[in-house]
Amino acid sequence: DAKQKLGPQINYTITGIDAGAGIMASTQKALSTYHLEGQNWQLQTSSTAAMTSTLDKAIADKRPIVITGWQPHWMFTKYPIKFLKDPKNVFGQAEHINTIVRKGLKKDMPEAYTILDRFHWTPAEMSKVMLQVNDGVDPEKAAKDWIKANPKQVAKWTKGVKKVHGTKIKVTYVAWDSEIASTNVVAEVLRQQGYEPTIQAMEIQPMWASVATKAADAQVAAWLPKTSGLYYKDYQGKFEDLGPNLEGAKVGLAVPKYMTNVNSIEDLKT
Ligand SMILES: C[SH](C)CC(=O)O
Repeated sequence: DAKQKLGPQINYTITGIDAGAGIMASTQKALSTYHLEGQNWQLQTSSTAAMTSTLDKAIADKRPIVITGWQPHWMFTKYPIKFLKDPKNVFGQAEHINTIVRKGLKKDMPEAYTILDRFHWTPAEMSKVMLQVNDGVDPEKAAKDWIKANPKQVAKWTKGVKKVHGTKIKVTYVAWDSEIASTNVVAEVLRQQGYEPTIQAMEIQPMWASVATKAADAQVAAWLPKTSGLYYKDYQGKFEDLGPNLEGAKVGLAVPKYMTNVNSIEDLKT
């Protein structure tokens, strides 16, 4: 037929990221909710870096590809891609990213607690740091540069907060580009307040466990309500949720804009 079926062109494969990411669970759910499993659609796990380089190659050759996508992320600035409509609302509308701290942090480190509680920025501000890192700038330097360029924003987080002298603090994260940006910015602000921050990247489940067991003090990577929902429930009661540090995020399936006849997850079934 005129438009060759999409499935066979891409081996019925959706190019995903690290297995534990919430977006991967949501995509698995989408495969069954949209009855795509019947057509042996499958979700490939890899990593954010592998996914974006596979996307880069497909776009260079103007080949079809379906990826797990999310905003804020530089992929939407760098590549002409679009989210697929999700009429059955598997991925949810918008996501917010919350700051999660260990129980007792307020008592042990009131200054850090205040800064973490106030930490809040926009997708545009996060994307500035993400793009610098994507252009090869060291994440710590990209964070320093952003802080230097945004003193008013940072003052909102630190106003009236006493400096400390070398208190150690540990922030864990998953090496998604968004969290590399936010974790380095938070760590740098804490450093400028006199803390000695350690940041440690790991998979999503160990990150949630690290705060719940008090091995770490905080994480600013809780994509909610959907993508981290399962971990939030698993560790309920073993952390303190300080609310969103970013709003207006979004997760879903995305394709290059040149795939003009693929605009909804329903269209994958053609
Ligand atoms: C890949 S998104 C940054 C977060 C998530 O899917 O858990």
